[in-house]
Amino acid sequence: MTTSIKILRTVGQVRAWQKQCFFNKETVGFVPTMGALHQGHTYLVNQSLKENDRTIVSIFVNPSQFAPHEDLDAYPRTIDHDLQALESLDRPVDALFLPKVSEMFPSGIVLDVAKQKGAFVNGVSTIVTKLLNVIQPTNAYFGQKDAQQCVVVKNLVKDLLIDTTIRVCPTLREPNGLAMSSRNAYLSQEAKDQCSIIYKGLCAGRDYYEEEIKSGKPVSAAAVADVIREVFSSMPKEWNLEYIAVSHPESLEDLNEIESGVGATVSTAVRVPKSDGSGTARLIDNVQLNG
Ligand SMILES: Nc1ncnc2c1ncn2[C@@H]1O[C@H](COP(=O)(O)OP(=O)(O)OP(=O)(O)O)[C@@H](O)[C@H]1O
Ligand SMILES: CC(C)(CO)[C@@H](O)C(=O)[O-]
Ligand code: BAL
Repeated sequence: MTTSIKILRTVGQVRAWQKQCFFNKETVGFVPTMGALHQGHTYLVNQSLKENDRTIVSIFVNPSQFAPHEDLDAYPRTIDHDLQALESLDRPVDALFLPKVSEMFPSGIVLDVAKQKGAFVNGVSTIVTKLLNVIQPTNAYFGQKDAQQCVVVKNLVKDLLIDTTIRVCPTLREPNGLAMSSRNAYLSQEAKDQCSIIYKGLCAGRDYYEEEIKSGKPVSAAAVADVIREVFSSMPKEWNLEYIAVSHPESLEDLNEIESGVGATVSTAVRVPKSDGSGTARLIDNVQLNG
C-alpha cells in the first residue's frame, strides 16, 4: 500500500527521524500500540496530534508480554487497515514505527520471563522502556482501559528518570458500554451485546460506592466487589470471571477500605468464548472511584 506516512522499520531510522525533530525544536508525541487499530487508539493519536508538533505511532505485537499459550500467534494483525485508519485522520501522523521482533530484541527474548508471575508487567516495562529510549518523545499516550499498564509505565518513567510526560486518555466504549479492544474482533455481535454486562457491573459498584461514601465513612472494598459480583451472576455460565480487584489508584495495591480523598480503581478481567470456538478472549475493563 502506498502512503504519505513515513514508515520506519529500524531503530537507526527512528533515531535519525527523532534527531531531525529535535534539531527543528519540534515536540514529539508517541502512541505505542499492538495494531488492529480502533477508535480507542485513534483517540490517543488525535490527542497527540493536538498536543505535539510531530506524532509517531508504533505497531509492534510484543511477544514478551504474552504468557505461554496466550494468543500471540492469533493476535489480529491488520496493517493495511491500520495504515488506512492513520491516513484518514484530520491530519495524518508523521511516522509509523514497524519494527521486526529481531529489531527490538537483537539478543533474542528471554522466554523464561513469560513463565514467571508478573510476565505481563515485565514484558510491558521492557518494551515501553526500549520504545521510549529509541523515540525519546516529549509526550507518550496510553489508554485508561489498561489501568495496570498506566501505573507501571508512570512508575518506570519516574524511577528511570525518563524525560517523557505520560498522558492517560479515557476509555472509549461501544454504544452498549463495552470497552473498545482489538480482542473484541474475536466476538460475534451477540457476544458483544452480552458483554455490556461487564461495564454495567462496574458501574453498579461505582454507584454503590458513591451512595455509601456520602456517610463520610470509608467504604468496604468487599462490599463494592459483592455488588459487581451480583450483576455478573447473570453472565453466561461458560464465561470465566478471572477477578474483581479494588485497588489503590496509584500503587494498585489491594484495598480493604476505600477512603474519601484517595478513591480506588476497580478492575476486572473476564474470559469469553471466541465466536469461532478456538478458545477465549480475555476482556479487561475498569472504573475509577473518586476520592
Ligand atoms: N477502548 C480504549 N480506549 C482508550 N484507549 C484504549 C482503548 N483500547 C486500547 N487503548 C489503548 O491503546 C493503546 C494500545 O493498546 P493495544 O494495541 O493493546 O489495544 P487494545 O485494544 O488494548 O488491545 P487488547 O485489548 O486486545 O489488548 C494502549 O495504551 C491502550 O490502553
Ligand atoms: C503499550 C504496549 C504497546 C506495549 O507493547 C501494549 O501493552 C499495548 O498495546 O497496550
Ligand atoms: N492492551 C494491553 C496489552 C495486551 O493486550 O497484552
